[in-house]
Formats: sequence, C-alpha cells, structure tokens
Amino acid sequence: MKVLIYDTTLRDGSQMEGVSFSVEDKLRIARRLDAFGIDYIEGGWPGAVPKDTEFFARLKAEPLQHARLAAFGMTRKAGETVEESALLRYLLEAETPVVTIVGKTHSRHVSETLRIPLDENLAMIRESVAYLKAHGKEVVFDGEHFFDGFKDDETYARACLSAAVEGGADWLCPCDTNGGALPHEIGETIAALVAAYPQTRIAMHPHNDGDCGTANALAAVRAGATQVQGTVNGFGERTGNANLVPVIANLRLKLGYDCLPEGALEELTALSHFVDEVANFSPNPKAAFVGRNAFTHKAGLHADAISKWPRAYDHIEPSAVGNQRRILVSEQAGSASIAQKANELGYALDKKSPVAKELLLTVTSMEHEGYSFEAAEASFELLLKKATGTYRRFFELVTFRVFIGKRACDTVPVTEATIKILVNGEEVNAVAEGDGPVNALDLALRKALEPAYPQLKDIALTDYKVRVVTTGEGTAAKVRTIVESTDHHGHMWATVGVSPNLIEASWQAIVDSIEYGLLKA
Ligand SMILES: CC(=O)SCCNC(=O)CCNC(=O)[C@H](O)C(C)(C)COP(=O)(O)OP(=O)(O)OC[C@H]1O[C@@H](n2cnc3c(N)ncnc32)[C@H](O)[C@@H]1OP(=O)(O)O
Ligand SMILES: CC(=O)C(=O)O
Repeated sequence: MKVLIYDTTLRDGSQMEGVSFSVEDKLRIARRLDAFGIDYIEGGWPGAVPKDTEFFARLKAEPLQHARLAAFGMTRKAGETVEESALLRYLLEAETPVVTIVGKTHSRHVSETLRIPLDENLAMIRESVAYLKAHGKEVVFDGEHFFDGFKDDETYARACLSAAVEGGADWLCPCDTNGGALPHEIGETIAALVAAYPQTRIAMHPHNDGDCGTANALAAVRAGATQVQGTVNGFGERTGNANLVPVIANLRLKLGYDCLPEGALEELTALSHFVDEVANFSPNPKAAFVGRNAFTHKAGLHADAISKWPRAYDHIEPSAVGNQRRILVSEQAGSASIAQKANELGYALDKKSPVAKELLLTVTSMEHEGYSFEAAEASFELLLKKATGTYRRFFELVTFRVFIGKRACDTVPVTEATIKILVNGEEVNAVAEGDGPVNALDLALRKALEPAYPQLKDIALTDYKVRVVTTGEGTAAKVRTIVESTDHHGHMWATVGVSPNLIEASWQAIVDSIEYGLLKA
C-alpha cells in the first residue's frame, strides 16, 4: 500500500518559535528532502513571506528531482473575486505544480474570525480551488479546524469539503489545526470522509498539541488517508506538527506501507540531524528512532540480555533507520555492561572474568562518590586500561598551586598557576596565567609537558561543565566536572573529575583528558 509523504517543514515548520530559516537554509533542506525521497515539499507562502517568494523564484532555475513542489496560501478573501486576489496571483507566480490552499471549515470560525456569511466562505473555497485548477495546478485543500468543526457542526464542515470537491480539488486535507483530536476520533472521521468522497483523495494534517500527532497520522492512514502532512522533527506552530520521523518509520517498519524509495529509511537519522543543524538546534537525544538515546541501554540486566540477543531490548534494529545501539557504563551497570563496553572499545573482556567484576565494583563505587561515566567514556577507558594492564603513565604530579588576586584597580582578577611534575623521572616546572584558575592550570600543565610530548599541541579542551553533586557522605557537597576535548582528527572525548574542591575536580578531568589524548595519539 502506498502513502504519500507531504513535508511542510519549510512552511508550518517555520511557524515554530525559534525557527528562522534563511532562503539558503530552505534551499538546502528542500534539496535534502528531495534526495531523501519525500513526495511533496511545501516550500512556504509566496507573496506573504518575502523569503518564500525568493525561495520559489530560485527553485525555478534548478527544479527538484523527485518531490512535487507545493506553494501554500489561502482562498480568496471575502468580497473580492479570484482574479482580484493578490494572494492567489502570487501562488500562480510561484509556478509550482502543486498549490495547497487553506480555507475555514468550522462554522464558528467563519462567523467569529472571518465575520462573513457561511455561504460566502463556501464560495471562496469553491471558486479559489476552481481558479487554481483552471491554471493546471494539482490542488490540495487544507480544511482548517476541520475536526473541531466536524464535532461542532458536521453539516457545515462537510459542506466546506464538498465546495472544494465542486471546485475540482485533487486532495481533501482535513487539518487538526489546534492539535487536540484523539486517534479514535481521527480514524472515525477520516473513514467517514473516505466513504463520502470516493472520487477525491484524502490527506491528513495533524498537529501535536495533545501529543498525539504521530498516532493521529497513523490512525488517519489506517482509516484510508493516502497522504500525510508533517514536518521533520515535529517543527511547527505551538507544540508542532506531526513529526514525520516517527510517522515514516512506523508506516514503513510497523505497518508495511510504501512511503519512501528503497534504501531511504536508513538515512532517517541523518536527515533528522541535518534539519536540526540547519535550524541551529541540538538534536533531541530522546527523539524516537533517531535520538542518541533511542537504542542506548543503561540497565545491567538489559545489557546482559543484549549481549546474548542484540534485539532483546530494541523495538526495531537501529540500523534500519541509520541509528546505532549503545551500552552505557554507570551505577546501573552489571558485569555484562562492563564487558560489552570494553569489547566495543576494542578490549577482549569476559563478563565472568575477575577483571570485569573488579572494574564493575570500581565504577559503581566511584559513581556513588559522584563520578558519572556515561558522559565520560574516556575516563572509563582509562580505568579499563589500568584494570587490564595497558595503562601508561606520562607524568607524575609533584605539586601545583593556583593563585587568584584582584586589586581595586583591576577589572578582572589575575590568575596564575605554578606546577611541578616529573616527566620521565625529571623534574619540570612551569608557570602560566589563564582566564580563570582551571584555564591557568591547564596551560601550566601543557607548558610543562609539551617539550616531551609535542603532540599535545593537537589536543584542545573544547567544553567544560561543572555540576554540584551531593552524594555518599550525607549532605557533603561535591562538584563534578566534565571536560570535553578534541584532536586534529576531529576525535572527541570526555573525562570526569569529582571533589569537594572545584580545582581538584577540574585537575582530575584535565589529567584524564591529557592522558587519554596522549594514549590515543
Ligand atoms: C493554520 C495555518 O497555520 S495557516 C498558515 C498561517 N500562516 C501565516 O499566517 C504566515 C503568513 N501570514 C502572513 O504573511 C499574513 O498574515 C498574510 C499575508 C497572510 C495576511 O496578512 P494581512 O493581510 O495583513 O492580514 P492579517 O494577517 O492581519 O489578517 C488575516 C486576514 O485574512 C483573513 N483570513 C484568514 N483566514 C482566511 C481564510 N481561510 N480565507 C480567507 N480569508 C482569511 C482574515 O479574516 C483577515 O482578514 P481582514 O484583514 O480582512 O481582517
Ligand atoms: C493549514 C494548517 O497548517 C492547519 O490548519 O494547521
């Protein structure tokens, strides 16, 4: 069974707070969606939003390869003719094969927000659709507030769709504009429309205000809708539109619908992250199917079962959507978690070995002290190296001191770190000033180490996070620092330190970061 996917990330998605695509952004997303195999791409509202007008103009030179491009707009306004409607004219000027127009289908909205006679709204719908059809367009009629209208005044809601059918609409797309409908209501209503309009294809435009966007899209398809409208990552007005990511994955993998070209589904995770990146959002780790956590297993019992049957705790094979399975090491771990993580990192370790048991004890007691290894895998790998005899020490601390001073005339405090270490048995001293105590300490350590380890120049600290943790000893407050680092190959790692003293916690994380970087180099 075929279902067509209609993407409105560039139109309804742009209506979300925090989203402001440039024309370039829109073009990049459109091309990516096109390459991915989306059937319809709604690019925006030409004539209303200047960026959208430019977007359609620029696409004329290099049309999409696979998707049908849709321009979005609304019916003519009350009291004007279709020929007089500037908005309809702009839609034609966009020169897209598809035009989608929204019209009111809830009688109360017609009376209270448009403040026009109910018959005039029907004429606006019929005449606008007919006008666009006369210009050779494939026309999608978006029935605004349809499901609420259907509950309130079914006769009028149906009359609106009938007006669109009389105008020659190719698609009737009832919209759950306020996003509050439930799946059973959507299913029943769509089934009624499929029966009532056998000659016209039925689409569905769900919003997510009741957190039922995906469920409503699936309910509509199961009831006979053959087009689903939504956005990548659920961008959209208020709480967003139906999220096409789980909609597509569920349609394809759970319900067996044909909604993408062969092989495209494996690109779903990359597509989702791409759209977030263009929108300047961090990908949501909890996103179903494509989030970093979607196939990440923390509990020891889960990790044990997965080591015996990889699919044991996953609803699908992660690679089907381009994602991957991960095992975390934490206080929730068991020896199977330790062994699997070790294997993943390239160390042969049996879960029943004394080393695995010992390491588990170390990890769980350190986590009890406030360490957290799930966000600091490099520190865990150093523990693993120590446990398996593959650790190498690069230097030994003799002493460090950090000085912070501020005189009345200073705008910012002066920070200086002095360090004495042993490198290959020789004492090395260094002093450095920094933007703060941690920076000064990091710089002093590097200064002392760089003559012996010039490869350190390629290792940079990229992020530093501090969190207060109250653990173990009653109410004693400790801080946990996580340091993120990178090398010139783009390899990234994170390390952790914990202490009641911020400088000491930072020192531990910095030392781990440098040791790990040198071991990998
Ligand atoms: C459900 C949806 O998400 S639909 C998409 C909504 N998207 C947007 O609104 C983004 C783009 N919008 C815009 O650029 C502007 O709002 C425009 C260009 C469409 C209209 O701007 P303006 O002419 O300044 O009107 P304004 O936005 O203040 O008011 C909307 C007008 O359209 C009328 N209108 C609203 N819906 C419809 C409709 N379905 N059919 C006909 N007229 C309508 C309103 O009655 C109002 O008319 P009035 O000015 O005579 O009172
Ligand atoms: C058309 C549209 O975006 C809606 O009614 O939600």
